Amino acid sequence: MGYGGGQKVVLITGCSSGIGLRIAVTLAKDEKKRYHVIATMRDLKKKDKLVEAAGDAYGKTLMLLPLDVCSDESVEQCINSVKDRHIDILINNAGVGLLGPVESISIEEMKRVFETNFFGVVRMIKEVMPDMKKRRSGHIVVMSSVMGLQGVVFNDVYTASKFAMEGFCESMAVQLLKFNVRLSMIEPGPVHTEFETKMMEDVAKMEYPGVDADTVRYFKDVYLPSSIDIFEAMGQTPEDIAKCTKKVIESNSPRFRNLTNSLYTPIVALKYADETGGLSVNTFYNLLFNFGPLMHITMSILKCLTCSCLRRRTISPN
Ligand SMILES: NC(=O)C1=CN([C@@H]2O[C@H](COP(=O)(O)OP(=O)(O)OC[C@H]3O[C@@H](n4cnc5c(N)ncnc54)[C@H](OP(=O)(O)O)[C@@H]3O)[C@@H](O)[C@H]2O)C=CC1
Ligand SMILES: CC1=C(/C=C/C(C)=C/C=C/C(C)=C/C=O)C(C)(C)CCC1
Repeated sequence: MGYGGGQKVVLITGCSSGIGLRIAVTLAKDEKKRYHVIATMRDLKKKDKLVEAAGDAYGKTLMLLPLDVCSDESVEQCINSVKDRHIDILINNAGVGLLGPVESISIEEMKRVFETNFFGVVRMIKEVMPDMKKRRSGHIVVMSSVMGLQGVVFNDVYTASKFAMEGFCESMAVQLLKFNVRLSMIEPGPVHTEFETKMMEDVAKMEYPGVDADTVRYFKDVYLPSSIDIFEAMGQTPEDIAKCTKKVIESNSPRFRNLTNSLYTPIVALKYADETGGLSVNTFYNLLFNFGPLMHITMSILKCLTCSCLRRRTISPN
């Protein structure tokens, strides 16, 4: 372990807001002071919210470093400035969303999402993993999403970036286990953070060049209201996700996959219930286009479907 008092060194990406901020604060305020948290963000001018939330822990169990996961140089500099480059737990949280009809999204915008959500994680793991392998110890945690497991209409590119990351991690986990390095993915459903706000702001500015009128209508009048309903009915808080993440890193045998929201379990289960994929495609089609206006009721049915057996398969915050 890298710091005094047997503390574990935890480095977290994307701590200026949302889930990253809350994980940093939760770990820094651990009652037993088991963690030395290195909270990173690409622009330290955004540190105030984190510093305020950390309170007394700031400067004691929590310190700040600049880190842009899209820059090789920034990642290398950041890790080099950690004492002995020693990181026990790496939490890859930084990520960006992208919503809307594919026709209106440029390839450049799509690459930006992959650069952050996929290559950002790969860049971090490449920098930190060799030391963990040498030490035969370490835990890499990745903030994936339910959209890393199941595609969602009009989230095509974001979903693809999380699928890419899941594929990468699923492959890496096997090799890492041989070196006693653990890898875990956290797979939240909707969470109330700036992620949601930023996406809604982007949507408000959207002009839909090259998109036909029907698609624009399905996106604006069918998908968006349903998505807002789903955020309302299923949305978790960043605190929920931070508690789940703490449980995962404190487990003696940390799980590889960690869905955080039991309400989402039946949605993911559809995929495995029918290998042809027809069940999930048709169910999502019906949910959106036939029952969209009845989404409130649909959400209640989904709640009933989430039996206690399925609920046990998620990691609960409590
Ligand atoms: N909210 C949700 O519904 C869900 C979110 N997730 C995932 O959770 C993670 C955190 O998102 P959430 O807290 O909700 O959203 P926020 O938008 O609140 O936080 C995202 C964080 O990532 C940072 N970030 C973005 N690009 C970079 C970069 N290049 N380098 C370093 N940091 C960067 C942002 O920093 P800055 O302020 O500088 O932009 C911000 O701190 C993401 O990976 C997201 O995909 C998963 C499931 C659901
Ligand atoms: C509209 C719609 C859906 C939307 C799901 C949403 C909006 C999920 C959001 C998840 C997020 C924000 C993850 C971030 O990583 C379902 C449930 C698939 C059912 C079919 C109709």
